[in-house]
Amino acid sequence: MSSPLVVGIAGGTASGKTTVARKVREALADCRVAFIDQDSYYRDLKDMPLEDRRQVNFDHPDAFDTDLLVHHLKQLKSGQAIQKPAYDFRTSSRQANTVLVEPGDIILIEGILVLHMKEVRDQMDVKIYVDADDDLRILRRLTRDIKDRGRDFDHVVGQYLRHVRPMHMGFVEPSKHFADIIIPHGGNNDIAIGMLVGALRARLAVSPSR
Ligand SMILES: Nc1ncnc2c1ncn2[C@@H]1O[C@H](COP(=O)(O)OP(=O)(O)O)[C@@H](O)[C@H]1O
Ligand SMILES: O=c1ccn([C@@H]2O[C@H](COP(=O)(O)O)[C@@H](O)[C@H]2O)c(=O)[nH]1
Repeated sequence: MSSPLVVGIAGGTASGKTTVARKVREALADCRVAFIDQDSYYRDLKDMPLEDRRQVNFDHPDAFDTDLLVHHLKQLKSGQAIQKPAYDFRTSSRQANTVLVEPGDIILIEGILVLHMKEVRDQMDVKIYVDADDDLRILRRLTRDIKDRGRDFDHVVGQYLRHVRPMHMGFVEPSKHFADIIIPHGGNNDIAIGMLVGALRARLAVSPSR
């Protein structure tokens, strides 16, 4: 039996990675797709006061428990289910519950730094980078973080200038060079997403035992 097809989806914050991953999953609803998001693997900061947590650089590779992420990826590749951590952006801490992820014929892994991290990248068969203009990304992030992630305007702007932008330029954007496919216009690009889905179906068809 061949191992699952591992598809990495990277890109800047609010570029549309989650949207692309969701559309790929919907288009492959007849296949077994396992999905993991790098955000779930942020280190648990529950022992740090909330005010201090707010100052952490969440855009640096060290913010993630990459050992656990790679361990889980390898488990899924070997056909084992995992218990994925669940992350609460409002409190920047892990939730008490975990989420069962069953193995699949395709493993989708999505996150800002999945192409930057060699140990994660080396597990991938197909590498995608989702691109979107910086002005659109910051506007989407501002809206999302205030509406969904419990932040206020000043916090989002301060974090963006202090951490998000420099880490994007230092780690995320350069990781585009590892991509097999760059999807412009983020999650809006149904033509590119359709082509990706077609290519994944073709890869599955040549290995029917997946
Ligand atoms: N094409 C778009 N137009 C407007 N808003 C969008 C678009 N794509 C995504 N969004 C919004 O932007 C935010 C980030 O999108 P998401 O797909 O979660 O990006 P990422 O996973 O890269 O952070 C979400 O609130 C989403 O609803
Ligand atoms: O506690 C946290 C953890 C992360 N962030 C920010 O999240 C983004 C990554 O998520 P996307 O969905 O890809 O935007 C990253 O830029 C971190 O700054 C946070 O604000 N708080």
